[in-house]
Amino acid sequence: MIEVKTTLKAGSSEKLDLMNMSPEQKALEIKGLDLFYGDKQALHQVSMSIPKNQVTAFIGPSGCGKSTLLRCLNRMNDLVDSCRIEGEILLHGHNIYDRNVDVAALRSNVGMVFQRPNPFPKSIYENVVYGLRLKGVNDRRQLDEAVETALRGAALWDEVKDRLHDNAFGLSGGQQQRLVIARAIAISPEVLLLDEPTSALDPISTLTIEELINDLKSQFTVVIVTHNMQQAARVSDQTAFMYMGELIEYADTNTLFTTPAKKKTEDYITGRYG
Ligand SMILES: Nc1ncnc2c1ncn2[C@@H]1O[C@H](COP(=O)(O)OP(=O)(O)OP(=O)(O)O)[C@@H](O)[C@H]1O
Repeated sequence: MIEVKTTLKAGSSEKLDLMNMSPEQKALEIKGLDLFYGDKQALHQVSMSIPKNQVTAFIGPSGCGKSTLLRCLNRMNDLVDSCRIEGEILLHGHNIYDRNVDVAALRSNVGMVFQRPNPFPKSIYENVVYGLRLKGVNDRRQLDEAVETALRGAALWDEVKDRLHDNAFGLSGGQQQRLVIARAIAISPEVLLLDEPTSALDPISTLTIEELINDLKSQFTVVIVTHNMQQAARVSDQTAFMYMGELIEYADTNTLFTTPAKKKTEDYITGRYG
């Protein structure tokens, strides 16, 4: 078993009964999700609820479907021609795959941060206000306030407040990733999806982002895909272990890493495969 002392946070929230959450406790509910890339089925009957204002991690060996499942949560897989989805994902009780859903609005409410930092070739300031400008916000004072709030929220303000109009490419990789998080939170999403957000970063930047993730959950629901079990143990409240497109086990993180219910989970966390 891996060392999970770091997850036993002082004052951590009470254990949720993940199978019996009230509608108010759920940020998203995945029901009977099957996903196919062409003829190949990549997700099999995945059902789980993602609690609000908590950090949920998806772990599992390469190719098990973690990123695919994450991308379903804001319909990123719509961009893959061969992709077909059956089942439902409910947000506020409505299926995000319904035909009348405004996908752009969904993606601003369920924001996403990728593995490699992807700031736009613009100033730090313009990166943060990008989504607000798209929504038609142009009032200077409102934008200035949003920039400060988002950069503070992403633990970047102190490092960049004197160079807001410099190009974002002048920031380090770790700073760029926090800038991308600031860009995502500037438009006040409910959910933040993080797809291996630290895999391109050095250990110090990784630690900064992990601390940030812990802070973000007071305002946002966070779902993170990570290859790194220690990271899942450090940052998440609950963990979903996936294997070959199936959700094998979903439990609070301490339980999953210390007393897993399934043999496959135990084999994975003890390093027998993956
Ligand atoms: N765009 C795509 N077209 C076809 N098949 C895909 C596509 N994206 C993923 N797959 C396949 O779906 C399965 C799940 O991939 P996915 O990237 O979700 O796994 P993962 O667990 O996130 O893996 P990794 O940890 O290596 O990123 C794999 O077999 C993969 O080859």
